[in-house]
Amino acid sequence: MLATGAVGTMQNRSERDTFAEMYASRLARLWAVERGLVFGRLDHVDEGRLYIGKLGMTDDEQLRLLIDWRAPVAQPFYRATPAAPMGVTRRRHLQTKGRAVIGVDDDLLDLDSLTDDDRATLNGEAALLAALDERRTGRMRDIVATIQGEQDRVIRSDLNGVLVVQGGPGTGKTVVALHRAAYLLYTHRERLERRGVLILGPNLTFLRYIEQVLPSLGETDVLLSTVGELYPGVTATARERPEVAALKGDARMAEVIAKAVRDRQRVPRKPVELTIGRITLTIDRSMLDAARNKATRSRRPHNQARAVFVRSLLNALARQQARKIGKGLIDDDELADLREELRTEPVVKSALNRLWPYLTPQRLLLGLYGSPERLGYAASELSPQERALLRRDGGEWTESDVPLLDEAAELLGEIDEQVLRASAMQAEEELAAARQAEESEREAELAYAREVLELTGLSDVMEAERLAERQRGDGPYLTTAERAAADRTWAYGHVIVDEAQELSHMAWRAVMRRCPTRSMTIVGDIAQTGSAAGARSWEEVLDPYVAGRWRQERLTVNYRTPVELMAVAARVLATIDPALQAPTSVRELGVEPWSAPLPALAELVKAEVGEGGKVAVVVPDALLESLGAEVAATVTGAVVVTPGSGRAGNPGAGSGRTGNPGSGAGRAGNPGSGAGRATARPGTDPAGASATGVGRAGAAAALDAPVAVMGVADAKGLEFDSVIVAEPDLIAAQSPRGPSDLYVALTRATQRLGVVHERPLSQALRGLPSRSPASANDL
Ligand SMILES: Nc1ncnc2c1ncn2[C@@H]1O[C@H](COP(=O)(O)OP(=O)(O)OP(=O)(O)O)[C@@H](O)[C@H]1O
Repeated sequence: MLATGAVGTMQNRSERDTFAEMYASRLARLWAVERGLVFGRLDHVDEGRLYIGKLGMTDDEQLRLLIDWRAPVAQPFYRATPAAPMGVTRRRHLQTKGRAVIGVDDDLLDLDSLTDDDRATLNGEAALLAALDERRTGRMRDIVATIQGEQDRVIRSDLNGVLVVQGGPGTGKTVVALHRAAYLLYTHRERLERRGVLILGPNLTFLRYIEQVLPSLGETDVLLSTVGELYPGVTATARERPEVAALKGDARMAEVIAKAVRDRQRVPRKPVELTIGRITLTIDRSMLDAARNKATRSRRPHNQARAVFVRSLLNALARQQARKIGKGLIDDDELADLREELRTEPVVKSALNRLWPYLTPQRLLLGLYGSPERLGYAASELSPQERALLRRDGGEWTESDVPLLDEAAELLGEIDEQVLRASAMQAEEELAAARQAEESEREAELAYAREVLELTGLSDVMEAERLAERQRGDGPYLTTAERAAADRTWAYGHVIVDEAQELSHMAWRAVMRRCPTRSMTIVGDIAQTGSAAGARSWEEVLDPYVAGRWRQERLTVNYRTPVELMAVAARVLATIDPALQAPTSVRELGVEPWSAPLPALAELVKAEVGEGGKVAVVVPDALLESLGAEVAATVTGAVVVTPGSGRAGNPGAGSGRTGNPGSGAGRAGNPGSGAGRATARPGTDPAGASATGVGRAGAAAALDAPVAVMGVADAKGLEFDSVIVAEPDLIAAQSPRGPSDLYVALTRATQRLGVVHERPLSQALRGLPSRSPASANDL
């Protein structure tokens, strides 16, 4: 199709594009499910055999070969138990490598037909345990073959309403949330394909870690983002102190922003005099009050209400002018003429701009941070110390600025570029005319596209709107996710928030705005809250929006951390709150966590790399640079993750750029096919990344490296074969939620855990067997 090139009539070309798009996305789906395509078999009492796989497939005669794991008939594969066999006699797990079956593992569910021999050899968990023991690759994998009953309930839970999934570390919250996205897209394709699904994660490294799960499930139209990327056109790159971030996330900031907008609509104390030619007009308080009240009563956002304000004020000025030139009463036409003349007068224009300026969210916020007077008015409810925390002159945006920009954008409304550019007199008219022209052009294109689709018989595989959009030729073909990413006001069909405990009040407001239907999955663990602005309970988070109308599921089994490691983490959890329950680990490996002196760190890391698998060194923020440099200088390939942005650099090699900027271009998926489409924000494209390596390419370096050194915030949600935690007590002391941070750090390993320290260890960690680099290989 592509080799044909852009030849022929418009119709030929659009047919070619449509077919090419259809084949490319089919091919991408097939590539993505190649690994582990078939993984299960169900033997039914009366329906015979069904094979379960990542996709549904039929042969040329339309005979069913493979059932999609999300189809209702596949449900017994995850839910059937000997007590409730759901008509199934046997469930078989198939393990494959490439296209060869390398293992078979049976559950016999019809207990009555079991012989004693069968009972002795029954091992239904073998497939799960084999999956859990696999070495980590630095990327999350799908778990369709081994989804457990409690997880299946979450995955298939109803689309509507807010579902909270609370579970300890390693209980599969993230992986389950991603499978839920795939399930929902499969089951409610119509609704979700149009509106899209948004998945929010805690940082770019995490997004990079999970982005392959959905394409490997055959789903390609989901937007992955962090809160810091939610506002199109703004990249949050700067860091700020935790107390500043906490304040910016505080619910009181909503009123601060609202007052900051009102501040820009304030009536000056003294009348404003305007000299035009030989006459002087006066804008007095009553005229201003009347114009402002009219604008406020219009209930439009600031930038749109400006038109009401301006018109009212110009009318009053026109009447005053008529009086001054001795015209007395004037009719409507004369009034309109005078008004439009006044509108173009430079003194009038500049007065209007001072009295009710057009404002962008960026200008409003920087104006607020930059002026003690403005802060004094807008943040009068905050203490002087708090106001001082907000003071700043210019500078880069931080992650906690993003929800504030979003809040401001909501109150200000959009300013059309054209309005700003066009002359004040013609702006509105020009805009209206342009809109009309655009609309009729669009309609013509749409009609043409419908015709083409009908002629080619493709109307069921491609929407006319999409085709019309492509034909307009004003940019590349955009998927739902890509269009949503560029549009701040996009309303998603479903929103999934992972590590949701970290979101501030203001971030929740921005998220809720993007999901007016409140069809959401909120995934997290209150015990892991690290951010000072984060959640203390799900009630506190959700009651302002959906009081009494949200449901909760709990995940209780830890599939990541072995029993021996979890015992240590559980002691730390008890220091946070003795009432909190650690999840139960399913694996026991017989490898005890160890402790060692801090100066041995680099040698121990080397020893761990020798053991194989991915190694992470989790360090207190204050020691990131020094310990990172130390490890990078000793261990080849070690990468240090710079907080906040998912940036990764290699100080040892003197280069900040370690990713592969050419890969993926913001689209995740099978690199072989190049057509996967779990979309990343345009701003974070590796291709668009700056020379410092910001973005997912940088984040990828941390995941692909044999060793990554990072703070807790960047380790959130990730896992590694081996983890070394440096100065655990400093991590616990680094913020008010420090003990939760330590709990997170201790629960990242799937196999081995060690702590290195110079400071004395707290009670919870005391007594770990000590290890020296020399004895590394003996352990
Ligand atoms: N049913 C399953 N089959 C195979 N692997 C599973 C299953 N459930 C979870 N896992 C694995 O357990 C690990 C932990 O899962 P995940 O990261 O989703 O946990 P989490 O609850 O989000 O953890 P945290 O809160 O610590 O971020 C992952 O490697 C995941 O693939």
